[in-house]
Amino acid sequence: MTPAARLAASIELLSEVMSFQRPADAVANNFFRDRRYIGGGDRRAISARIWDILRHWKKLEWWLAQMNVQVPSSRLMCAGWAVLSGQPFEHVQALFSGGRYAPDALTNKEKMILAGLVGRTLEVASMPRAVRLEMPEWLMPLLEERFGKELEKEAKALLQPASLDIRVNLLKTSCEKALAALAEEKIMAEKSPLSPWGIRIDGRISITSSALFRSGDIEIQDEGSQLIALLAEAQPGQRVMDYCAGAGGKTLGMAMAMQNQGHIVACDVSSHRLEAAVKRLRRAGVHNVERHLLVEGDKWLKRQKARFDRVLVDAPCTGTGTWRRNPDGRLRLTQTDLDELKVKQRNILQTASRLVKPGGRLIYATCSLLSQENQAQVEAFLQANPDFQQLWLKEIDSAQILPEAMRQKPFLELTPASYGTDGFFCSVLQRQTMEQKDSQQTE
Ligand SMILES: C[S@@+](CC[C@H](N)C(=O)[O-])C[C@H]1O[C@@H](n2cnc3c(N)ncnc32)[C@H](O)[C@@H]1O
Repeated sequence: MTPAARLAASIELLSEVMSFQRPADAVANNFFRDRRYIGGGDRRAISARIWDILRHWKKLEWWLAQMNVQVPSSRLMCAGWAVLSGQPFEHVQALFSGGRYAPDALTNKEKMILAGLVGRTLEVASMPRAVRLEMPEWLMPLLEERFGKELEKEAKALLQPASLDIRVNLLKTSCEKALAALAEEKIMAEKSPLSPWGIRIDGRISITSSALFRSGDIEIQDEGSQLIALLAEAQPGQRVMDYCAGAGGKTLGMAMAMQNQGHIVACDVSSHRLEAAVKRLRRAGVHNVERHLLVEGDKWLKRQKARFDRVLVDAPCTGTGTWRRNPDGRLRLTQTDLDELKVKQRNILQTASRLVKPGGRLIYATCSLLSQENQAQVEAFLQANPDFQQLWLKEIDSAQILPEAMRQKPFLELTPASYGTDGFFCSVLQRQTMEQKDSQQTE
């Protein structure tokens, strides 16, 4: 594609994304599926542009509002981003040539607006803090409470593109062999800093077309997500429930830790997500997983009381920790969403806790940065359920490979600024054994 054709496609894609009804990655997947003629390189370039615009959305809107544009078009967002990123105005104007496959020529009004942006930078000190940090205004007090003086650093880290992390499938290979195989495919990679199963890849490449991915030797998974599967400490022969399994990211990690021995039930309320797990499980050579679609008043679930050694609740959440990958998440999230999610998380945690055997563990995880979805949920749960207690990371064998500072905490808390991962929270809660319960009752 010519640069002008890429720009035209970007404008078209952005106009679909900016209704913010659906996640941008889902919109982009559909867009490219309907336009198979757009090749891999063009697709990556168009997506990179759109993601960068989404990362700077509030600042762009702010600048256009200074030019009296209250409802910017996707054309102005794309062109404004280019000018504010330092591309020469004449160059941008030339791309709007009106030629075949190119965007229509800029109108006089558009030219005037864009000329007003020449020589400006995307960020200026006079912008409101929420705009500068690209955060929803209503979320600022919660983030200030959570991060205090670290907020600027955290917010900036959340604006950087995420690394490409993969988990090596130890059912099929080892990290050393996977690194060597990637090198043979001319893919630069290194062991990831925290996860014993992780590899971090240099640059943006399409790893899904590599031989190693297709053979199931590796799986795409953020390092933080790998650590949650690690902390679940699922062991060979155990009965494990992945209560919010989705497309099976953490199920796969736990199946590997269990060496394919024992039994995992992967549950979810979404049939299409559970369905998406099938291909991944098969590719990974995992065969100890049963899938179960949860339904209203689920009778099967009622029969599973106290039957599991491990119950992982990877709860639906605001996803604030993944905004490096999903920058549009910040533009779609509302206070009502957060309020509804908190209720949902509380209910899921309570229901899932009934499945844990005495002496078994309930693992609560989110990819949220907000205390309201994390510690606060755990604290409320522990208050209402005194037969569970929180294990500190230093009490969990699998956590002993983590840095000392991390292990001295009652839970795992990862942020992009602190560890270069997505934002994650994980707390491990152990249910009393029968003996502990009896001795407590006789005291
Ligand atoms: C954070 S995602 C899970 C991601 C998945 N564990 C992984 O590692 O790929 C949360 C999941 O919770 C599911 N969910 C939402 N409400 C639920 C409920 N009431 N019970 C069980 N799962 C639910 C969603 O469909 C979604 O797949």
